[in-house]
Amino acid sequence: MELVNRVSQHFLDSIAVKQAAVNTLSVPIATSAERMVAALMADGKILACGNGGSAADAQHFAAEMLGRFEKERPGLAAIAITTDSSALTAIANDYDYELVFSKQVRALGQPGDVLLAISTSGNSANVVEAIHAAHERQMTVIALTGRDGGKIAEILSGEDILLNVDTQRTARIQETHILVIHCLCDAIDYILLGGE
Ligand SMILES: O=C(CO)[C@@H](O)[C@H](O)[C@H](O)[C@H](O)COP(=O)(O)O
Ligand SMILES: [Zn+2]
Repeated sequence: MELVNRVSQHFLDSIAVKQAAVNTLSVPIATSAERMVAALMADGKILACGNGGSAADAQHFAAEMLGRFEKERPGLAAIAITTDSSALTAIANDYDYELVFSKQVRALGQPGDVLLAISTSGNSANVVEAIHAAHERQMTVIALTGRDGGKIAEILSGEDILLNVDTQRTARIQETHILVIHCLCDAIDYILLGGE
């Protein structure tokens, strides 16, 4: 029973974090989707990055853009820069792990593109470097963070959008991040295709 209560508590805690985010995140998520669509309609693309579970989230987002979310549509230009083990190991080995995303952003990013930067602490150095690189490339940054937003919240420009999940526990932040990602996918499809 103790174990069952523990499991139940995870559900209740996750629901509470998401409930609190309804008011803080709905407007900036909608704005983020509009910015992403504007970039895609101008022949731009979305680059996505993060570490660990957030790397998985970056890949999850890119897969739903490139393939599909819930509706049939042409693929949309998104690349998770967390997946090429040759590029990642070469950059980490020859330079520094801090540069694994920023080198790719500088190589692939164009003005008007979007960087989806994901970090639960807001402090991962390679994500921070990717944001600096995106600014150099005149890209918009949409940052998915947690806790107090960390360093990422401090370095965003006025044009960027911070989607911060204001809670301490990494798992709860990640669970809300994946909800945000699905909201973005749904909003992008709604803007492009209309519907219910
Ligand atoms: O998924 C988890 C924990 O739930 C881990 O893999 C977690 O993503 C990793 O520790 C990351 O390195 C944490 O980085 P960040 O979210 O603070 O940027
Ligand atoms: Zn996790």
